[in-house]
Amino acid sequence: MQINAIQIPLVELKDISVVFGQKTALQNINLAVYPNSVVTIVGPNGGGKSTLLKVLLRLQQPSGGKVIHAKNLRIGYVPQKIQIDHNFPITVKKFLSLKQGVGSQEIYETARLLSVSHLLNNSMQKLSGGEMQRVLLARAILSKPNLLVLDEPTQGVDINGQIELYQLIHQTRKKLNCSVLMVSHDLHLVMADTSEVFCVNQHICCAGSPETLSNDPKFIHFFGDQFSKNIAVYTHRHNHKHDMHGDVCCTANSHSTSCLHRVRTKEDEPCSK
Ligand SMILES: Nc1ncnc2c1ncn2[C@@H]1O[C@H](COP(=O)(O)OP(=O)(O)OP(=O)(O)O)[C@@H](O)[C@H]1O
Repeated sequence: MQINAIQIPLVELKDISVVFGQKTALQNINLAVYPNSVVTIVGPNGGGKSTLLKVLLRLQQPSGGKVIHAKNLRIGYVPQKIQIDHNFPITVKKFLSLKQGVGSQEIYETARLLSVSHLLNNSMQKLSGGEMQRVLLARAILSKPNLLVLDEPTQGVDINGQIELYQLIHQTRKKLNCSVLMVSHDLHLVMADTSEVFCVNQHICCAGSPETLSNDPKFIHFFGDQFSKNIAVYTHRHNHKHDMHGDVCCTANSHSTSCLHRVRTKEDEPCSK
């Protein structure tokens, strides 16, 4: 934490808000990603995680606030999903070569790093979920990024594939010496390698470093010994609740009329969980 005080962030969001018509997707978002860090965004569906990434990538104009990119910032982005046109078959190698300024040698080396060499002549349309994610990761690192942005990188991948993919992300990060900003629901798998977690539900509900490794024997039994040291459980306490629209409806000291959990009598517990 002390180091962050003298480091320049690769990217910084300052007081960001995003409004779509009547819908507030994000408000008062302040977040910075520093060199050599792993930042994980968690939060409920529709909480604004993808919107936050798009603002950070300058793919979405915020309604308010500032996005600051460091001069040397090079981003590699793996989106939540990509649309592949089934009428135009394209091989993995061709797909990777679409990245500007990339030669065959780089493609082969990156494919080896991401264990997709054997897929280079396969059709993109026929890849499994896990293979597709590895190919997208390979494409993202072809630009030698110093920030890798991943939006739910294990979507559509089974549990073993998820573990492999996170290991691959971990190795890739070490190899490239880059930072990672990712949206993930797989907290139990990513926590040990995460520097900071942001829980986003329109605003930042809570943020902090993950707690130390969980020694839950069930986890160790399920994932095996080698993963037990990579697993930690992030626990956090909210000091407020959200209503069905995602708006803050009550805190320990105040409760809106729409709040289902509001204190009815003096003896009721305030909804501060
Ligand atoms: N282009 C858009 N126009 C209108 N509303 C949008 C747009 N993009 C997102 N939204 C709305 O903004 C809110 C946040 O969406 P976002 O996709 O960022 O959430 P998320 O946390 O990534 O969700 P999920 O976990 O389901 O992927 C949602 O209510 C969504 O419907």
